[in-house]
Amino acid sequence: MLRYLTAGESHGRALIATMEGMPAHVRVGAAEVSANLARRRLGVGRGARMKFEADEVTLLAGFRHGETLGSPIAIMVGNTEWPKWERVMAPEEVDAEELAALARNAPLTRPRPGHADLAGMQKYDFDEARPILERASARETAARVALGTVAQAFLQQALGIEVLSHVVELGPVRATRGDLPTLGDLPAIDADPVRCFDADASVAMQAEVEACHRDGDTLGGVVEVVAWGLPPGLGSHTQGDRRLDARLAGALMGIQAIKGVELGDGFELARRRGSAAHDEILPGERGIARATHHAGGTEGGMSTGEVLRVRAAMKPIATVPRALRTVDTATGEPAAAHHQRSDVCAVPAAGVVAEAMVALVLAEAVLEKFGGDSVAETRRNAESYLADVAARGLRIGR
Ligand SMILES: Cc1cc2nc3c(=O)[nH]c(=O)nc-3n(C[C@H](O)[C@H](O)[C@H](O)COP(=O)(O)O)c2cc1C
Ligand SMILES: C=C(O[C@@H]1CC(C(=O)O)=C[C@@H](OP(=O)(O)O)[C@H]1O)C(=O)O
Repeated sequence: MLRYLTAGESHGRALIATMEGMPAHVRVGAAEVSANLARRRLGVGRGARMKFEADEVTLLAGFRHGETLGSPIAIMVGNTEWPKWERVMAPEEVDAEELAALARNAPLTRPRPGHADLAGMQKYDFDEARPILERASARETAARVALGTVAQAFLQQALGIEVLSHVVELGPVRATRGDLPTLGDLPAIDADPVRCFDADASVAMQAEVEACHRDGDTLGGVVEVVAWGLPPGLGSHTQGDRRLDARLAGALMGIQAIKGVELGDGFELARRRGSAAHDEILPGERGIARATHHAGGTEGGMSTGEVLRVRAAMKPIATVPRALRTVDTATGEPAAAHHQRSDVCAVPAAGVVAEAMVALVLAEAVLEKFGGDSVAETRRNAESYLADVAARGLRIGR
């Protein structure tokens, strides 16, 4: 069983990510984790914080000589801005007078519509939003991307599975390019200012971010995660919570600001007739093939062996510079929601986080199906299963 947790506040000393159940001999190190974290900072529309702050990666446990040990993993992502926040976020008690004199510690009593501020103050018995937003913040996704890097390395080394993401919609602009990107396209996607695979759409998306910035507004969008090389049979039809599609949806919905998830053609399938919605099964030259790819790589809650395609919709950033109406909870009077510098659009970054979440779900499903305490054992078990599927005349192949 693969289990993981994160801890840490947005302006705290560090984020911590722990994971248990990752097999031994996954070749991955701090350099790969740092490189993936750098990808999470990409994209136009990110706030100033992404430029002046750095993610300091320390592999605390579970690694030796560039490989995982099979023991619990602990990764620390240090916050280089900590010295500025040391008093505001100090774990120990701080003198009330000192705190009151700190501008950074001004009570946040004008909760932002669309953020966790108000519901969190109600639920956790706080009179201001700082203790809530510190953990609600998507800074936490750095810890998940750190773990996702290990999961991605495992999937690639054990089964040759490759997981990548790109932005397919940003505000009203849609990418129309029909072909799916492969891992070879990832450098170009990451080099694009909005992480879009469609060059024409990218130009329009960038213009939309700039216009939004000028207008003091924020933007959302849709990211797509693509996974190549899945074997058939990950997940199961036998219980709702074992379905791979349900687990992917839950993991993606667990990302801050994600409000919709669709597998394959998703909502569009509901508007079609069955004859135009399903992927007909045909004899291919090397095995069983599909005429189309509407399902997105799962049927009956199991991977089909076709490419996995899952989309996540991100709402616009809640901290709108042209501040939205709220109530000052200290006075009960109408007010403008509090605003500090913030992202205008974080859809390109959300794609990198979505990639990590999909990799974690797939790694868990692979270990459930094939087991293995080492990468080689997982690989052997998967190869034996695939050989058996082929021997029964059920191999996937075009
Ligand atoms: C990568 C990423 C960056 C984000 N940056 C911001 C931001 O700068 N300002 C903001 O208000 N919300 C930002 N969000 C969204 C909030 O974290 C999110 O809306 C908030 O936690 C409330 O959760 P909910 O939107 O799921 O209800 C970001 C989300 C992601 C995934
Ligand atoms: C720090 C990150 O994103 C933050 C996510 C976030 C939010 O509300 O989600 C708000 C902003 O931070 P602040 O709390 O300083 O306004 C973003 O910069 C990060 O992604 O590393």
